[in-house]
This record gives sequence, C-alpha cells and structure tokens, in this order.
Amino acid sequence: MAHQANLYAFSGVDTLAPALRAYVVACQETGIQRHGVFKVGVSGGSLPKTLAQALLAPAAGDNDTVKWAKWEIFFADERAVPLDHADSNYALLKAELLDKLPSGTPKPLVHPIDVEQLNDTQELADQYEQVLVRSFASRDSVKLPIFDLLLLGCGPDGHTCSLFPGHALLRETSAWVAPIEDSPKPPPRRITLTLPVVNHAVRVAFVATGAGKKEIMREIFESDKGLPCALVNEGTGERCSWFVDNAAVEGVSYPRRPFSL
Ligand SMILES: O=C1O[C@H](COP(=O)(O)O)[C@@H](O)[C@H](O)[C@H]1O
Repeated sequence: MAHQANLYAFSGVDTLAPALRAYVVACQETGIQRHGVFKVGVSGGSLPKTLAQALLAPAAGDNDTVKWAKWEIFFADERAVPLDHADSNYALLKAELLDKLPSGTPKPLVHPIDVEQLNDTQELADQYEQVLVRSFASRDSVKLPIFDLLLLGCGPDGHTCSLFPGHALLRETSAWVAPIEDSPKPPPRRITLTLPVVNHAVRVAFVATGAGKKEIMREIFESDKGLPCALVNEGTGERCSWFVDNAAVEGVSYPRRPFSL
C-alpha cells in the first residue's frame, strides 16, 4: 500500500480529535523548523467544529502545544459574502475556534478575503492569490505555494474546497486561486484554491464524519469517477491522511491504518 492515502478510522469524534491534534501539532513543528511559521489552509463546512474540539483541548504535555502565535491561517475556499455573513467560512472558523481561544492566547495571523472585491469574484480570487504571493514569496520565484498543511472537508458529492465534481475548474493549471460563479452548493459565488495548489501541500488532511458521508466515501476510495477528493488522493498519495469516524466508512473496503505519526 505504498504511496497511497492513509485512512484513519475512529469510533467517534471524541477519539478522532486527539489524533487529529497530534497530527496537526506534528505538521506545525515541521513547518516551524522549515521556515519559522506554520502555514495552514482550512476549509469551512463541518471541519471547523471538529478542528476546534481537537485544538481547544488542554495540552497533554510539552510536545502537544499548539503554538498559535506561529500560525498563519488561510482559507482553502471562501464564499463571496461579507465576513460576518452566515455563509462565510471565515465567520464559521471565528465562531467555532478563533473566538474560543482562551484569553491571553497569542493570536494566529488570519488571512480573510478582501471584502472590497465581493462584486467581482475574479478580482476576489486574484487579490487572495496576491495574499499567497506575499506570504509564500513572489510568484516569479515560486511556481506553487507550499502549504505546511491543508485541512479539508469532503462534501457529500465528493467536492473539496470549492472544487466540484465534473467542473471545469478541476482542469485549472495556472491560477493558484480561482473564482467560481456556479457552485452547485449554495452560495454560488466563491473562490477556491486550485487542484495543483492543493496537491502541492506538504500534507493534506481530510476530516469526514457521520453516516451521511459513507456513500461518497465508497465512491472516493473504490471507484474511478475522478471525484475531486479522489483527485487529491491521487495527487498527494501518502502525504494525504483521512481522519474519519467508523460511521463515515461503514462498508468501505479500503484498508484502515492504525493511527501513528
Ligand atoms: O461548501 C463547502 O463544503 C465543503 C464540505 O462541507 P461539509 O459540511 O460537508 O464538511 C467544505 O469543505 C468547504 O469548505 C465549503 O465551502
């Protein structure tokens, strides 16, 4: 099973969360050693709640510290709405995680979208790409940004970020961040990291929980339909890890691995 995505299945979110935390902290340490900071991209949807359960728990020891002051947080995708809108991935992360950091915790550097550009999704995407250019050095010198970790969700149709099954955006090879005006899941207007950027990350972790995901998990791991999540599995191989509960992979024959770092 060399060079294939790791599938880690847990009895429930209570057992998944400590493993996810250990994995994120290990990625954090690698990032800090490489360049002094931890550059992480996060999704919206169900991910922030599980992530909060993992990261807001008390540290289990010195090697288990979340070093928030070293974190640079980007959005793997974002909806073209104000930052306090119910559909905003930023608002969701803020409500679930950022606002719950204990007082006195050094703040991570968070990169929301530029809401001045909400009327023009191409400009919104271009501006966000410039945020990446500034953070990851110039586009001229860096072919693709290298995130230390991307924390992604998996939609019930197999989409991830705002990369949807069968959409032309899956063939984007040039842009780092792209607009989408016809998302099949509301709201329709969004921006998203592109597939080459996702597949270029040092590590990618999917989090998928609940029985509502089991049909699509079977298709991602057992069929050849080119679903966006499967394309990330193919593009990242063993750099990709899935943190799921048993309900999400009931009936999926792909082998689970015991979790270890
Ligand atoms: O629309 C979106 O959906 C996906 C999946 O969400 P989930 O609730 O099924 O986990 C999410 O990863 C993405 O960021 C979001 O914009």
